[in-house]
Formats: sequence, structure tokens, C-alpha cells
Amino acid sequence: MLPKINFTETEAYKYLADHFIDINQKSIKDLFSEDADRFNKFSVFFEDILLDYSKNRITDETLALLIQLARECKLDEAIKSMYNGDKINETEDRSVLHIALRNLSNTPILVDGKDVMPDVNAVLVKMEKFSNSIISGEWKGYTGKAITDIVNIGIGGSDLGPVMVTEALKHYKNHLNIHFVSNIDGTHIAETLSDLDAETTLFLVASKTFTTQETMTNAHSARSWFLEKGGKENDIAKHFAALSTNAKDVSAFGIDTENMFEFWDWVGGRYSLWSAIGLSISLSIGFDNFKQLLAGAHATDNHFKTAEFESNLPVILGLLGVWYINFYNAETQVILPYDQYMHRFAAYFQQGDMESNGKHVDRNGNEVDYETGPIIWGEPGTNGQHAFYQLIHQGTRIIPADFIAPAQSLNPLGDHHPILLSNFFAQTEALMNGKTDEEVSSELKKDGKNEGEIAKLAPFKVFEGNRPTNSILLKKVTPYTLGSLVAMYEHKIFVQGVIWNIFSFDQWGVELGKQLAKKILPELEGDGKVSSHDSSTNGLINQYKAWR
Ligand SMILES: O=P(O)(O)OC[C@H]1O[C@](O)(CO)[C@@H](O)[C@@H]1O
Repeated sequence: MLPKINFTETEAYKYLADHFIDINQKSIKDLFSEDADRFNKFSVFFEDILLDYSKNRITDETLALLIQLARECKLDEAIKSMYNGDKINETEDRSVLHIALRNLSNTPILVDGKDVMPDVNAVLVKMEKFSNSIISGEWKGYTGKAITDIVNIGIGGSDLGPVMVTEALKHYKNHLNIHFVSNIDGTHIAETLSDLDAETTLFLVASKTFTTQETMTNAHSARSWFLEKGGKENDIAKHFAALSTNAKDVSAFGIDTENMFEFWDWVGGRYSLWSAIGLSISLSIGFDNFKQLLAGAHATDNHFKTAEFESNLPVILGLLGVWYINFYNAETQVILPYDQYMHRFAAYFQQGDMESNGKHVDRNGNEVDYETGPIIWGEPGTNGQHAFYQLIHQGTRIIPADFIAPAQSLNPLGDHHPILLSNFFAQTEALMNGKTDEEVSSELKKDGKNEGEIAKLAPFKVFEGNRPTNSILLKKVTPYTLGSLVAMYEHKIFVQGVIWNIFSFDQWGVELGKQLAKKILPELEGDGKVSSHDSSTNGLINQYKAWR
């Protein structure tokens, strides 16, 4: 089980609070000039990933105290508990074993005394066989044609991971066209189906529970479309597969359980891209590449489990986040991939992080009196530079930023990549160093401005700097490296949840809205006025009914 310690009552927390007052007087720039070895000290390699965290408001002492904090919060025990298959998702009475899905070493992992690895391996074999037969064209649709288009119907964790990965690894994709339908808005499925041919389309109904309203509604619409286009009931087996934990409801939908790819309740939705939910990934880039993705994640899992905290990437990232959130009152964390293929990476971790650590009750059931999970956001560079970096550079908030870039481009076109990377390097330097009043004034003087003009303009052009960043430089975006990177962020979320003493693997906060929507849906039928809610909700519903 997870320890239940209030981190604000630890010795380390008290030392950190005092230390914060000292360190807050210094700028990152000063810290660099005081220590020629700072980059070596605060950077760490993990295979083809370099994490440089030297441009943070930290010293040796900060890091030592943060690690002491992790030890006092018994992070080592928490990691062991997760890897042992303990039911650390206590409110749902479940183990948390996405690490088992990519456990290519095949060491036994027990849940209720039973090794889960034989089942994991059996599903992987089934995914491989299925992927190969679809990709090769051996699998035929109801009129004898090979499949050309795959439509994954799922939402949240049954969508975001496959979308992010298939986009990030588009360079490795084969001839199959992959589409994703998630939104209940009919536009999503209507637009997707408009260009498709039922004879050559395969639907993957991806839902852990197989009860999610959006997914089931979209799946039923896809089924009706298929039948309208000429498919027969008994052709459904050739065109629909299910990725789920719920065999009963899969059968009830009419999908042959032969075409069901199973996973288990110890796989959280937002940690499920490594499971059968990753079938669209395996179809898109081939099973061997999917396995490479798992291998990269497995390497990170081993690193997280065995590396000393001082050189453990997820631990370092997690603790730096705690430092900014709980001592500097940072509200958000921005993720900025300088790689167009990774354009859904931040969106993916919006669910990964916010659904995990957006909690206000601790593991003892008490309201917390400290901040927990940050707001995660971000867009690919350099687009972000031309949109919201103004606020990161000159706004009033502290926004810790993760910059991610590959050293090698998958599309080395002219000087595009050096230009992209020059921006990547420049931004973290600019955020740290800023630009002083003297520097601004001397620039304005060189531009021919007079004293009065300089005094008037200078304040707007000053950058105070001292804005913290991590730089994550990858050698190249490959399935393996992406797997490592995603697992690194997953474990970072776990580290922070342990420190904050919250349960990171449930998501009760998504239920209330779902319940109320179910109550409202029947009220939308008929023309009668609705009066059962507050005046705002009544007013909106009644206006909708008047306009529809
Ligand atoms: O895979 P399912 O069961 O359809 O759930 C989809 C998503 O819905 C959620 O439960 C949130 O509503 C997520 O945690 C999950 O990823």
C-alpha cells in the first residue's frame, strides 16, 4: 500500500521553506556564474535522452532537500508497491500495472497471487497476428477487398494516447489510413465517414468499460452506417473489433469476441496506450514498431525502479514540479515540443496529469491544505512562440516550461531543422537571462532614440528573466525513444502524487457531469418548459428548446 504522509509535516519541507527564502534572492543567471560545472551537475542522460535541468531555480542544497523530501514521503516504498502489483488504486481496489504491459523481460508480476504476464503476452500475440493480416491485406472485408482505413472510436484514454502516438510516429507509418472519432458531436463521425468506403473500413471500438456514452453512441452510428452502405449483420465480424475489458457488453453489441482484444482493470484508461488500446498504433506503424515503443517504456520502467533518485529522470522532474507548485505557487506547467510530429503530446498529458493529480482530498480522506496537480498546457514550438510565449516571458506568473526537441530531424529539409533548434536553444536562454534595463537602453540608443524616448520605451522591453525551464534533447524521435519519454512523464506524475499524498489512479471527478447529463437528456425531449434546475440551467435549456 502507499504510505500516507503529509509532506508539509516532514523535516525536509521545513528546510525547503527556509531554503526557499535564500534561493529566491538569487537568479538562475547568478547560479550559473557561481558554478562553472552547473550544466554537468544538473543534467542527466538516459540512453538517447538528455535532460538538462540546470536552468532551474535550484542549487545542490535544493536538490538534496527535495530528495530528502522524497525519502521522507517513502517514495521508494511507493515505487515498490506499484511494481509489486499492490492495490495502490485504493478507492477502486485495483492494482496499477501499466508497467506489466511493457514488461518485455517477462518477469512474473502478481495480482491476487496470479501472474499477469501470460495474459499480457497472449494479447500481444493476438495483436501481432491481427495487425499483420490487416497490413498485408490477407484480412478481407465483406466484398473480398483488403482494408484501407481504420477508424478508432474511443474517448479520453481510449483515444488520446493512440492519437498522440500515431501522430508522433507518422514518419514510420504504412499505407493504412488511421482515423479517430472521439467527440459525441455528430460532426466528428459524420465528417470522418463521409470519405470512407464501408467495404474497406475497419472500426475499432476502444473502450475499457464499453459503457462510455460517447463511444457507444458513435459505435452504434458506425454500425448503422455500415449496414446502410450494404454490409449485413453477419459481415460485422469482418469490420468491427473491440478493445475492452468488458466481454459481456462487447458480445451484446454484436462484435464477435474472437475480435475482442482484452485488457484488465489494473490498466488505467490514461495509461492504456500500451495495452490492446494501442491496436491502432500497431496497425499504423506495424507490430515491430509497437513493440519498440513498449521496449522504450520498459527501459524507463527499469530506470525508474532502480536508478538512485539523484539520477532518476522521473524523480527529478517530479520533484522540480513540486518545488515550483508548492513553494513558488506555480499554477501551470507548459510542455513545448519542438517537433511537429509531437503536436498532440501536451494534449495527451493534459489527461495523463490532470486526471491523475487533479485531486483535493489526500489518501487519508482529508481535504489538502496545499496545491496539487498543475494545469498542463502547450503547443509545438515555434508556433507557441508566436502565440503565448509573450506571457511566459513577460507575464506576471511563473510558468515552469519543458522544452523537448530531437537533435535529428525525420525530414531534414534545407536549413529548417537548424532554424527550429536555434529557437529551441534561444528560448530557454532568453527565459533565463532576460534583458536588463541597461541592455535595452543601449540597444535603443544604438537605434538612434533620444533620452526621453529611451526612458519611455525601456520598461516595456525589459525581460526580467529567471524563468525556469527543463530542456529534454532527444537524439531522434523513434518508437523506442517516444516510449521512453512517455513513460518518463507517466512516472513523474506518480512521483508527484506520492509526495502530495493523493490517489493518482482514480478519476471520480469525471462522474458528476456524466450523471447530470443523463438526467438532463430526457428533459430535452418534448416542448414543455423545464423548471427542475437553477434559473440559469433552466433558462439555457429552455432557450435551446426554443431554438433547436
Ligand atoms: O475507455 P472508456 O471506459 O470508454 O473510458 C474513457 C475515458 O473516460 C474516463 O473514464 C473519463 O471520463 C477516462 O478515465 C477514460 O480514459
